Amino acid sequence: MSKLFRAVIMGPPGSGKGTISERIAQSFGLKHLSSGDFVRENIAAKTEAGVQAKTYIKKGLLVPDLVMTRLLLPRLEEMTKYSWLLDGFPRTLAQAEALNSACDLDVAINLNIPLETLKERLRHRWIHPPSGRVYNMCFNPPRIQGIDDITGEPLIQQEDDRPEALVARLRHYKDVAKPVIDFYKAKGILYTFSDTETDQIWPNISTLLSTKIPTIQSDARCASTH
Ligand SMILES: Nc1ncnc2c1ncn2[C@@H]1O[C@H](COP(=O)(O)OP(=O)(O)OP(=O)(O)O)[C@@H](O)[C@H]1O
Ligand SMILES: Nc1nc2c(ncn2[C@H]2C[C@H](O)[C@@H](COP(=O)(O)OP(=O)(O)O)O2)c(=O)[nH]1
Repeated sequence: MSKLFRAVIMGPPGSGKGTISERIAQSFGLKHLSSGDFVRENIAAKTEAGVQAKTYIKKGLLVPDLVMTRLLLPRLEEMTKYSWLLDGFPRTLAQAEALNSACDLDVAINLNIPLETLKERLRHRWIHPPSGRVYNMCFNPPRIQGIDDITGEPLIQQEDDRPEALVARLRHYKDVAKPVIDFYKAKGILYTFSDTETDQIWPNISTLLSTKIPTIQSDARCASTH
């Protein structure tokens, strides 16, 4: 019997979590679970957790741990039959501990990207808020500038992707993520990838996962949710 595979991907804003998660999902047939997508779905469905989350997001804050775990852990319970990769969670040690109580992880991928690279990327990042689709005007531009490929709706640039807000955001990320990184290091499942380009990092991640996911059976595989 093959075992299901469970991984998380961590990294500062703009480090390529979403981009790399999509590649992993496509190449290895895992479900790509994005905490940001879960939050947006809950907001759209006006669930209790969604209504609470919205008040924080409107202020540009992280959603509190308790609200976040209440929103996310039931979704993971629906995934017991699948291998998955979780993107955007955990962001804090409390979240990592809650996740640890719910399931055993095989791998924690940590993206370590220089600050200047992050600033440059996020300066060019445009998003389609209703879907969470992300574009970069240089790396993966939309077909028509400023317009979402799928819906034809306008793209926006997030306030907190602007260079002035970014430095504070990255400092905050480092403070909060450090204990999470140490937590996974102590468990022996942390794999850190450092480079300025996703295309350089990707072959190394792919090689790692090829050794870790050799026996996933076809019934445990599934397409990405995106
Ligand atoms: N694990 C989490 N803990 C707390 N808040 C979260 C978490 N995941 C998502 N959120 C909330 O949902 C919002 C959207 O999340 P999402 O990951 O899509 O975007 P983001 O914060 O712009 O991340 P990044 O810039 O790293 O891509 C976040 O800004 C945050 O308020
Ligand atoms: N120039 C350049 N841009 C990249 C690279 N990898 C990802 N990007 C772009 C896509 C996005 O616009 C932005 C951030 O990527 P993302 O996948 O949304 O990151 P994350 O915030 O989910 O961690 O950077 C890359 O390797 N080079």
